[in-house]
Amino acid sequence: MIGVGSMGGAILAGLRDPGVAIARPIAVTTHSAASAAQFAGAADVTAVAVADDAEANRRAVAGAGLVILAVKPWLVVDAAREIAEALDPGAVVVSVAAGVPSAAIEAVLPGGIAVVRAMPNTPAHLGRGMTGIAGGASADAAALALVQRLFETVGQVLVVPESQINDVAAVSGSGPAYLFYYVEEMIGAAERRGFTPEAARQLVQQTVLGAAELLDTSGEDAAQLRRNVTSPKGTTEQAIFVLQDAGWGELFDRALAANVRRSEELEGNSPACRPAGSP
Ligand SMILES: NC(=O)C1=CN([C@@H]2O[C@H](COP(=O)(O)OP(=O)(O)OC[C@H]3O[C@@H](n4cnc5c(N)ncnc54)[C@H](O)[C@@H]3O)[C@@H](O)[C@H]2O)C=CC1
Ligand SMILES: O=C(O)[C@@H]1CCC=N1
Repeated sequence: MIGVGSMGGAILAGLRDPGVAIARPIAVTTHSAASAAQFAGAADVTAVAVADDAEANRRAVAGAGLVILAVKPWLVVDAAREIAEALDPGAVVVSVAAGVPSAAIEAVLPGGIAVVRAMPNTPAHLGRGMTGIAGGASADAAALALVQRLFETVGQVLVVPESQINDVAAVSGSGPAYLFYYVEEMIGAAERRGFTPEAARQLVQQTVLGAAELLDTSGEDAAQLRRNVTSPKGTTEQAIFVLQDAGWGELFDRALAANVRRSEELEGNSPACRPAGSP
């Protein structure tokens, strides 16, 4: 795994579960020595920082059947170019980057290397991830199946055409952030109704966790579970009316469209997409 930040770290945490049947140790690389140091002494992971060893990425992929590129989108093609000659001839390369087409990665790799795009999310950390995967032109069914098996070890997988991967990013890749934002805003609203921050947090978090568990285990869909809470002429109904009047459906359409637009901007690999100060 090249790059172990927020997303790579979540996938790695899921893969490190002893119940996951993969070859170990897992070779990972990081940018800084401090990031690599967190794995010092681990038996199941070998971590080397490119800051310490300029050859770290090339060394890490040598002999690997499966390589995950988990660096920022504007670094992915350079990372692929860097490891190109060190890859095993039959290697499968997975990119989790938003907005980087498989063709851009294939263009810098030797022929015969299969490229698969994956759009996971951070609950992979707990084995509860949702990942969309799409094979590039270079990926045959076996390569796609291998990547599917990989991400199934950290959650569920949906195979989509590459034309839909930006939409997967907008829905489930970024989705945890929308839910966390909802929690933040609900806590703020609860505080403004007079609860202490601690009480507001308890009320909101336990509600979200309990509701998610119901969604997972009750066998009922979200609309029915909502109806179960919403007594006709009761109190919930009044709040739902306010949310409907505010146009939640249309708001989500706009939010997802903005997310996809950003993926499309990243597809241009424009230097303008690189935040100031980032490598
Ligand atoms: N964070 C998320 O929820 C999701 C992120 N992604 C994708 O995952 C990728 C990584 O995103 P994050 O984990 O959020 O970013 P991040 O910045 O947390 O992690 C990237 C890591 O790559 C390391 N790195 C940078 N250059 C490197 C190099 N040359 N060699 C080895 N390691 C290097 C950095 O030190 C950093 O730890 C992005 O392409 C993003 O589009 C996809 C789905 C969800
Ligand atoms: O915000 C991002 O660019 C990444 C892609 C999907 C989730 N996080």
